[in-house]
Amino acid sequence: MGTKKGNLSIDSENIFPIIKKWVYSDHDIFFRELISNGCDAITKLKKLDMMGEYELPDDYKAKIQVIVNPEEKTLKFVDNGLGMTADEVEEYITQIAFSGATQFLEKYKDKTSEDEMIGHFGLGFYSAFMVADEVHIDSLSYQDGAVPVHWASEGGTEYEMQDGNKEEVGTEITLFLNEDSLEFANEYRAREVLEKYCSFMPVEIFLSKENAEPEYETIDEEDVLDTDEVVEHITEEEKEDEEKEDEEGKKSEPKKKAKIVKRPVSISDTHPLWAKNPSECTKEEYLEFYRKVFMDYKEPLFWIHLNMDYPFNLKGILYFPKINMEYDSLEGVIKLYNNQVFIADNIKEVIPDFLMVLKGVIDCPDLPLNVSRSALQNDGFVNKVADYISKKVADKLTGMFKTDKENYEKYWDDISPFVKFGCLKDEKFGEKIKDSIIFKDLDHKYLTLEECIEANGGSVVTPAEETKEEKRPDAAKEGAEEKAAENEVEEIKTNIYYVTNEQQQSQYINMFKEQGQDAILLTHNIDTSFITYLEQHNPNIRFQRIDAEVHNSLKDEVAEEEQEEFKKTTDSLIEVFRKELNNDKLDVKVERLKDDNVASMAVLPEQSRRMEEMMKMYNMGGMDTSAFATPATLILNSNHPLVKFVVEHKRSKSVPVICRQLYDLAMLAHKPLSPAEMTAFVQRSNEIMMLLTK
Ligand SMILES: Nc1ncnc2c1ncn2[C@@H]1O[C@H](COP(=O)(O)OP(=O)(O)OP(=O)(O)O)[C@@H](O)[C@H]1O
Repeated sequence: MGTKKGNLSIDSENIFPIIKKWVYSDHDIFFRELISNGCDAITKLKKLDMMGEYELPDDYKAKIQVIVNPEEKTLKFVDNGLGMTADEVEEYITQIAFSGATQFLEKYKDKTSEDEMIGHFGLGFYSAFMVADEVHIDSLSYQDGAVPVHWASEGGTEYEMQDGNKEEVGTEITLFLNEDSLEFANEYRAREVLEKYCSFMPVEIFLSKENAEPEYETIDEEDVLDTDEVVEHITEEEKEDEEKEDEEGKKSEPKKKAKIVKRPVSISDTHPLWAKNPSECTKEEYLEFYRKVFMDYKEPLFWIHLNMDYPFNLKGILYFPKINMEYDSLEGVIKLYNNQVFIADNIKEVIPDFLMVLKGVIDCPDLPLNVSRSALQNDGFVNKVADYISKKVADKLTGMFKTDKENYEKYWDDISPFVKFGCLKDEKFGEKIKDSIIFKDLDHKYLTLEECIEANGGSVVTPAEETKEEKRPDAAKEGAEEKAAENEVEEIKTNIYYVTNEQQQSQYINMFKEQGQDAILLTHNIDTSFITYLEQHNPNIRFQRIDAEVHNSLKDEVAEEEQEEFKKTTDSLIEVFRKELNNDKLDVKVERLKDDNVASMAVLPEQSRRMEEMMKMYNMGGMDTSAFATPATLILNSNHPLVKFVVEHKRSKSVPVICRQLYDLAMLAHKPLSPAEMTAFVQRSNEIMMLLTK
C-alpha cells in the first residue's frame, strides 16, 4: 500500500475539542481506555483460537506492555491481540466518527455540563488525544497474509496510513505526549495510574522504561524457568572449612546458581478474589485482599462476598471496617468495576448511601464503562443493583444475628451507627433488619426491641390494639370506638428509658438501678433520629431519656391524708427557691423520692430536649438554639434533710446558699454551666467548705 492520506471524517472536525474538554474529566483515563482495547483484542484472538479460526502459538502468553520514554516524551501500549488490517483501521478508527460521534455532536453541541457528556460512544481510542499531539498505530492482523499497517494522526482531522513494519500479531499504540501531559511518561506516575485503573484487568500488564538498564537477580539453578533469560551460570564453591561431607565421606556438590534478567511483575492480578467462588476463598485471602486494595492494616470486622448471575451479573466483596467513632467522619470506599476494569470509586447511584461507610469492590459487567452520573440516577437497572446490594447486607446481618450472636454482639458497637443510618435511609433495609437491632442495657447486656418493651412491662401488641381488632367488626360504633381506642393506645404507650451519657446521668442511673428499673444506652449522635424513627414505626412505644421525668417507681406515694400538708410544703419550697434564685418563672416540683441521697435533680421533657438536639445537629443556619430551649424543671426531694431544712428554716441565712447550691448541682448533671455560673458555683462551694473549718 502506498501512503494513504485522508480526512478522519467530516464529522470529526469538532470532536477533538470536545474530547479534550469534557468527555473524560480525569485525563489519566486514556490508560484505561487503551488498555481495555488491548484486553478486548486479546480476548477476541483467544476466541478465534477456540473457534478454530486461528491457532495461537504454543508459547503464547497474553500480555500488554506499557513502555514509557521520558526522553522521547512517548508512551506506548503494546498488546498481542488480534491486530487490525488497514481496512479495519480505516473502518474502526478513522470512520469512528460516523457512528457514535455524529449523534454525539448533535446531542451535545450546546451543552457544556460534563455530567451530560460522558456516554458510551465508542470514542475510547480517541481519549489518547487528550494527552497526545500525535498518535501512531502499528498493527499486524492475525489474518493469513496480513500486511502490517502504520497509521498516524496529529489529532486534527487528517491522518496518514501506509504499510508498517510490525512483525508480531497485535497492536502498538504510540502517544507523543503534549507538553501539559509529560507526567505520564514518568514511570512512577504511569505505575500510579495503572494501579488505579488496571489492578485487576483480565490480562497481565507490564510496565517498563525504554532503554532502561536491565535489572538482574540471582536464583538457584533449579528454579530457572524456560521463560527466564539467563545471563550467567554461577557455581558457588563452598569454603574449605564449611565443606560438608555426607555419610559416605563424599563432598557435597557445589551450589549452582543463575543470574537472570529480573522477571517482570504484572501490575494486574488477573484473577481477583471477588471472581472466585466464595467457598474456595480463605479468611487469610480475604484479609490480604483487603490490605492490598484499601491499604488498611486494621482488620475488618467481617465481609460479604456477593456473587450473583441472575437476573444480572454482579460479583464483589464488601468489608465492614471497624467504625465506632462519630458517624459523620466515616468514609468508606467502594470501587466499582466493569469486567475487572475500574470505573470509579463511590458511585452513589449504584451503592446505597448508607453503605458508603463500607470498603469493598463491586464488579458489574452490565454497567456501562463510561458512567454518566445523571444518566444513572433514574436508571431502573442501577436501582436494582443498589437494592440487591442493600438486601445482601441485610441478609448477612440478620443471618449473623441468628447464628452467630456472640460475634454479632461483639461487633454491634461498630456496626450499629451504620445499621441505624441504613434504617433511616432505606425503608426496605429497615424492614429486613428490624428484628436484629439490639440495645445495650445498664448491665451491658443486649436486648432486642421486643425484649426492651417486655422489660418495661409492655408487649409488642398492645392490649389497646387487640381490643381495637376485636371491636373492628362492629361497624356501627366504629368511629367512636376508634377514637376511644386511640386514646387508650396513647395512654398505654410503653416507656423505654435510655441513657446518653453514663457519667453525666449517673445519679439517675443509680436511682433506676436501686429500684430495679432498667434503661438502655444510646450514646451515638444518630440515636436521636433513630429513636424518633422507631417511635414512628412502633406507635406503642415512647423513648424517654432517664432524666426526662421522675419515673413512678422512684417516688413514694403521698397518702390521701398527707396531701394537704404536702401541698403546703411544695408551695413554700417553690416560693423560697424562686425568690433565692431570683427567677419567678423557675419551674420547681417537689417529690418524695425513695432515694434519700438525692436532694435535687433536673428533668427536661423528652420532646423539647430532642427538638433542641436536632436543631443543634443541623445547626439551623448558625442560629442560637438556646433561645428555643425549654428550661429544665428543678425537682426537690422532700425526703432529703437539706430540703427539709429549707422548709423549716426559711429565714436562716444558710437558705440562699443551699438553694443555689442545690440548683447548680441538679443542673450540672444536665448540661454544662455557663462560665459565670461555674465561677459562682466554685466560689460558693469553697465558702461552704470554709464553714467546715469553723
Ligand atoms: N488495540 C487494539 N487492537 C485491535 N483493535 C482495536 C484496538 N484498539 C481499538 N481497536 C478497534 O477499534 C475500535 C474502536 O475503538 P475505541 O476504543 O475507539 O472504541 P470501543 O473500544 O469500541 O469503545 P470504547 O472504548 O468507547 O468502550 C474497537 O472497537 C476495535 O475494533
